[in-house]
Amino acid sequence: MSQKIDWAKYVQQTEEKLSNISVNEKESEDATDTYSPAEASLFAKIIRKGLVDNKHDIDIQRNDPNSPLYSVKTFEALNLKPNLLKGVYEMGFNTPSKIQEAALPILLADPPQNLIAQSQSGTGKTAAFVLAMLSKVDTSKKYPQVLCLSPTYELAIQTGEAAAYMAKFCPEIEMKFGVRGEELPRGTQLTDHIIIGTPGKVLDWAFRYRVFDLSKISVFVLDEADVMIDQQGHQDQCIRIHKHLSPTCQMMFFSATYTERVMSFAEHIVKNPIIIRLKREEESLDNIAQYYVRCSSSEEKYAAVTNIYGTVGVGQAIIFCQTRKTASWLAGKLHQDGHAVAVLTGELAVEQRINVLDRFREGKEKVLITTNVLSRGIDVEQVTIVVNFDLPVDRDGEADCETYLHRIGRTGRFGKKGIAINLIDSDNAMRICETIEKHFGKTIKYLNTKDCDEIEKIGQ
Ligand SMILES: Nc1ncnc2c1ncn2[C@@H]1O[C@H](COP(=O)(O)OP(=O)(O)OP(=O)(O)O)[C@@H](O)[C@H]1O
Repeated sequence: MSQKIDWAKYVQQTEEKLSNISVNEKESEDATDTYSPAEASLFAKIIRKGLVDNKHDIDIQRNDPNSPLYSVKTFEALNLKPNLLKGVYEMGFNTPSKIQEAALPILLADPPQNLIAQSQSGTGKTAAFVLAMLSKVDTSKKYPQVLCLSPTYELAIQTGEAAAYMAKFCPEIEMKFGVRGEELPRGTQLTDHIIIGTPGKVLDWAFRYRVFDLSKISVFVLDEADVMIDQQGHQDQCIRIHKHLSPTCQMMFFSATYTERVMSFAEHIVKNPIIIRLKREEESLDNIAQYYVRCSSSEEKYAAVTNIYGTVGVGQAIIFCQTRKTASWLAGKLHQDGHAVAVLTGELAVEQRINVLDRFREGKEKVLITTNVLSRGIDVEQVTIVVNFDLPVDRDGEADCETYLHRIGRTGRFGKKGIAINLIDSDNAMRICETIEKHFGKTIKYLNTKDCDEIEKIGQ
């Protein structure tokens, strides 16, 4: 039986805690690295050329009414501004996905409706809220009206780039990145309509530099909303921002995952929300085949990675490590063995981080090794395999099912086929794997990476 929580007390306690927090605190984009004990997890994405071109599969999924990509309506039916519609088509989007079709009429409704939405990884949530953000701007007013928060620097940049692309034919809409490195002189008053950023920088701008007025924000978007309001995530900062918003501000919360506790907290802080929610068994996508591999040591895990890499004919790979140390170790070894690898962890300077990601997107590096800092939201279309070098665990060392889902969701984007491989090096890791399997009700099959034929089969 679930325990009843006194949310009013909970919020009050959070607010009391907030009075002791300095806005000068460490930037939040590092939080995934800093807060999560599962920082030490490995996320490997290995790209196999043969699996990349899967438009056909997308069409099949779209014809299936049970697919989250299924859509019957058109973007025209959403009554978007003509120049925005042009931008949508320019992005190559012909029909809205299921979440776009369901969320956009709610988000664009007059009077504004608050929304808490859940939809699987890679199903087009970003375009849904970005379109709503762009539609809601009143360009005759020269101040920030829309605020969109992301948990990491990379994700804020990715969302901003998607917004800029979509607003290609709306030059009157001005946007500003509120992320580390974007310095503003004291006394600046922002005239941009939209701020897309991370909570730490936005707090700094709102309270320390006062470059914009939070009470004038009329649309507030939380991407990866669950981690943003979870105690182990960015809750302190987000609640502080949320507290200063006008009561009439429209709230848009999006994520692929919400635990029960986080969902009831979201319902508590969002007034009269419309909720779009998935059943547990719908959370993980069927287009991502999941496997586990038994290994007895790090060295054996490394051998498994190279066997997969060699056999599946990998074009590119990203590897997610539990710790920065493991990431460096793995990168060094792969590098020694002649693989083109890149590493992205929270300790890099932000310009380096974005540079690494850009190079990977362009296919300049074969392997990208990272920590949980890249587990959410990052959209690299070509990724077809995710390898969890270690399974994600929470602070208590128990299975972190949400992080698992986000990690494997870096593959199988928008209906493409994907493969997730979990490297298991202990009985405890096996237990965690079984917990994850049970949680989502999806089989994680055994894979023998010493058997080349077997590995070859998974890529077919
Ligand atoms: N209607 C559409 N038609 C075609 N492609 C689309 C459409 N909507 C989104 N996409 C593409 O699908 C991909 C995944 O979308 P997006 O990144 O928004 O997923 P998401 O649901 O936010 O995933 P995550 O939970 O991982 O953040 C992107 O490359 C995006 O350009």
